[in-house]
Amino acid sequence: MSQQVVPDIALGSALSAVAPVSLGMAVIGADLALRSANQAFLDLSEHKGDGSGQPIIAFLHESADSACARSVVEALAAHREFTGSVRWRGPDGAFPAELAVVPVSEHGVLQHFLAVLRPRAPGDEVEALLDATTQRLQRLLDHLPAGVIVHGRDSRIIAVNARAAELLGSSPEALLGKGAHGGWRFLNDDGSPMDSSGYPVCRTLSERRNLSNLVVGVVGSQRGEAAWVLCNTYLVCDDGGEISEAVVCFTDFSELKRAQQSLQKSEERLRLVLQGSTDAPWDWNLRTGELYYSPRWWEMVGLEPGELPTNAELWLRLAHPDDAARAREVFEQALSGDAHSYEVEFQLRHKEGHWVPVLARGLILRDEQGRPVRICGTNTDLTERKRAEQNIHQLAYFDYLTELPNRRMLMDQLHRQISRASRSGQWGALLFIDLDNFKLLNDTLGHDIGDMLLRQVAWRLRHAVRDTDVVARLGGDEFVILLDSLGKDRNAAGAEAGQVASKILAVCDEPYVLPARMYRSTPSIGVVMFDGAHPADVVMRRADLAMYQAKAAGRNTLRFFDPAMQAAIDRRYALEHDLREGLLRDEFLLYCQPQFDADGALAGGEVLLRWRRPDGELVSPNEFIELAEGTGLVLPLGRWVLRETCKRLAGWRHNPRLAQVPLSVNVSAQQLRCTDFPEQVLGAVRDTGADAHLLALELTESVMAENLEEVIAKMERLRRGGVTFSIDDFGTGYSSLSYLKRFPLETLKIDRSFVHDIHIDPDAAAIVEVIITLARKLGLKVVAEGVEEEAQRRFLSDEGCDRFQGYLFGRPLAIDEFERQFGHA
Ligand SMILES: Nc1nc2c(ncn2[C@@H]2O[C@H](COP(=O)(O)OP(=O)(O)OP(=O)(O)O)[C@@H](O)[C@H]2O)c(=O)[nH]1
Repeated sequence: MSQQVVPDIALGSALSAVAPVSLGMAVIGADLALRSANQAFLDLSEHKGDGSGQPIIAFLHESADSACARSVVEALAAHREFTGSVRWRGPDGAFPAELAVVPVSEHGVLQHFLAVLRPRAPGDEVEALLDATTQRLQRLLDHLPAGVIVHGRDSRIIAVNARAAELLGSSPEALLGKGAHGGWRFLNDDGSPMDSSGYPVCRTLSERRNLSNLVVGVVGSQRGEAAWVLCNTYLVCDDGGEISEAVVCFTDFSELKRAQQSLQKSEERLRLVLQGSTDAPWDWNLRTGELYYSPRWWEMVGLEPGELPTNAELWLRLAHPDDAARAREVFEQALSGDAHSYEVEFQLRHKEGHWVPVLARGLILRDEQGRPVRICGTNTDLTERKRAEQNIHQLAYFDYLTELPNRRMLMDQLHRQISRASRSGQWGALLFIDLDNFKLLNDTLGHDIGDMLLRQVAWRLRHAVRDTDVVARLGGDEFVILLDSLGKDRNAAGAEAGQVASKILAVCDEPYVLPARMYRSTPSIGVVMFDGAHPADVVMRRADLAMYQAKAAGRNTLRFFDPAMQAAIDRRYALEHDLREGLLRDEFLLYCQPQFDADGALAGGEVLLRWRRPDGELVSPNEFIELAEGTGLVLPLGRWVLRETCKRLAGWRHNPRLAQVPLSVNVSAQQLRCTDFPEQVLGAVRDTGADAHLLALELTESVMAENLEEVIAKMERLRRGGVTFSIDDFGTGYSSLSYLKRFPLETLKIDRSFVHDIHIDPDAAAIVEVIITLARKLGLKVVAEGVEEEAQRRFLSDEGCDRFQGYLFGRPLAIDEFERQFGHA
């Protein structure tokens, strides 16, 4: 909008030029003080000088006509026009005069008043001068930046300035005499056509009041596009108080209107965009600390706007503990650097307790020094996107039927495990599992039933292995299990893989529940070991080959790709099979090695196990105990040994030579782990009628590494039942002296390795001395095993060892033989 305020000086000189000597003219400021005046105005006034700065009221004769002076001031204070008679303070005293004061506004803002003063002394000369003045005033009005139209009381135009005519698309001459609706149209502020009764002049006349600051669109007769004006009206009344004229003043408002319209449009657009988007805007003024979270922001976390204190800490308070520190760091780094934007993903806690993943994007506004002054941005709810990503991931990497990882995921994992194996030197194994005759099930009972079986197989496989092992479905009836980190020993790793494969064969062999029937299905399994030497596809091909060998071998079996490993596994299986059979067929025998005291009297015996195979070969436990432990066969074997020993003790009760000879039995950590172990032992004692005090259980130091409280509780229970304990192979394993004190022990057995060198190695001798001293201090007896030479016996005897066991005194004997040898006179 053009800024065309007429400067005071210009006005002053204009007034001097246009006014006759006898017609006073002046510009009155918005503060109602005189700003400039012509000579006539000054001459007519009692004030000397230029009178500038004097309030208008100072020129009026108040005492004589105070009401008149008040109404002038009131009208002007209300920015209204005043015309009427006043008493004027002249140099020679008060005189009657006509005063017209017209407000001049710009964009609705009062700039100043124009005042015309005429002494009431009618005469031709004055009238002529007045006409001239009127013309000059008209010219002045024409140059005003505002449009002015004076309507008669019938709304016809009686005066119009050039600017008004221009806005109405006509000429002043053409407009004179026209009515209020002279060929133009007006629009309301909102752009809708204005009803003629709403035209400013019509309204001011009908409502009989002045109107201020109406925004009106003018569509003139010659122009199509509306010009926008800010319109003020005022009414002029005659002496009788009747409306004589209505003056409409207007200034151009088009540019402001255009700016207003475009602002409205962009606000509307922004509002629609935000309404349509799922983003939640926020705005933070860093200078004032004012923070705005949009309603959508609150909605995203399930809260009502303002339900929690609206401060900068709020989002951090709601952020997931795993994300808060990182999100804050991103935010603070962006602020402290010179970034103009940032984005960070984190989760916000919803009122209902779940987490909402959001992407926060912020725009940083900075001042000239680069300091951040404001940040505004949006939070985008990523829930749907994350769900979609999850779905895509699920579809891409998991089997839809069993929800197991699919071939792609398996290959990823296999690549990873192979490279891990090559770094760590640990073996891994891949088990390739294919169901036997699955096609038959599909063909006879249909695909849906086939799917059911596949799901059940998947469940069994998943639960048969550790959580860290990978179980995948390749497709059809093919599954793969990946076993990781099986150790650096190839044979041990192979044995473990073979055990897992055997377990898979066993769990798959259980009947399946299918609609209206039980169903049996078996798999064939190919096993290949990997150590990083071969790529994934080679490993897969080899496992597949091995699986076909398992099929060829009659199905429901496993085959290793590596023939040597297969042979080892076969041997192992054969031994396991024989062991089981051996137990059933009573192929195990008790042997017993005697122990003597320092005087050479029989003091006890250690029960040992032997296995006489069907071919007559006598096998020592060294060859089968590890397998027995690995397969759990150690438990039935251990129970058998205990029971047989107790039987023997009971049988010796009436033999005067053997009745007080205690027997010690080796017990494995696995046996001790059984919750009912004390009951097993005490049950065997009770059932056979043996004297529990003659039964000694030999534990190795490894039991100290077990759940100590539980072990001690079981030992105490047995101790109360009369059973005694000794620690076997003392000094070779995990010895904690403080633990030793807590065990209810009777005897320490010095390991044969120390005894062996006792007479030649001072270190071994020192160890044995310490063990014996220790035992003494703890009130324990000491048994030395592996005593083979007299020098060893002497040393031990000198140190105070209680009992001796070894070839020097006697080899292990079949227990019947032992009985014969020591039970008879
Ligand atoms: N129900 C079901 N069957 C499938 C699916 N995908 C593949 N199959 C079928 O699974 C069967 C796989 O059979 P094979 O492994 O080739 O043959 P088999 O009868 O198991 O015989 P052997 O493996 O030699 O013991 C085929 O009949 C396929 O059509 C599936 O998603 N659902």
